[in-house]
Amino acid sequence: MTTSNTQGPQSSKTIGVLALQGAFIEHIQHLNRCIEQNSYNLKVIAVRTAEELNQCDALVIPGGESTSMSLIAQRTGMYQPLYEFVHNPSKAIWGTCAGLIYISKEVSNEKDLLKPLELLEVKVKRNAFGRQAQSFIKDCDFSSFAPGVHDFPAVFIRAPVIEEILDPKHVKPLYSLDNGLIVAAVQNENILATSFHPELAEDDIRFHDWFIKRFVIKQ
Ligand SMILES: NC(=O)CC[C@H](N)C(=O)O
Repeated sequence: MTTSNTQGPQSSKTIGVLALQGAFIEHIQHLNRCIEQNSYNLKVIAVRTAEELNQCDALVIPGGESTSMSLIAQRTGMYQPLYEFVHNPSKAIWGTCAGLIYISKEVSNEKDLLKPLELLEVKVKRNAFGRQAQSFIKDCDFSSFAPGVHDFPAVFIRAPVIEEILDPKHVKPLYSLDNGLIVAAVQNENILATSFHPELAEDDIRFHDWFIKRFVIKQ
């Protein structure tokens, strides 16, 4: 998998993208474009093993199918290394769609065979908008929390929503749709969760660049 490592002022950090299942390639491509365009001193690697995970300062868990992701993690012996990694407060964690489900504490439906990482103090509902045919793209203004990220094409594919915030002291909603459904949240200063797929926004890397600045290099 391609990686980038360009020189820059801050110490070199590594962003891992969990590559067990789902849209991990698109995340790697978006992150590498951010690095190249901004000369960040960062590297991006695909993560399939504990050794690769141990190289990372941050981990993006992509969209896909959370049950499949969970089963593959268990069958490859990655559940425990992932559990310990994401629960380390020095690491930056971002779960998108299935990744949001996978890091959540509670799942309210379709939870057979799913063993989440129990990090994000929320209850999520899977497939909250219905089936594939109900998937949609919505132009969203995220500039209230991500400076400059307005008119962003947010892609929702069989997306989950956050039904309940279990620990309001540490989990803050970042964005709700017009119907009040929470589709983005942050926990403490190091955990981001989005129901939508910024990695599928063609040619728009602003959300990934905000993730890098806010959670990885902490500019
Ligand atoms: N685009 C996605 O990641 C879909 C998530 C999937 N519906 C799940 O429940 O895991």
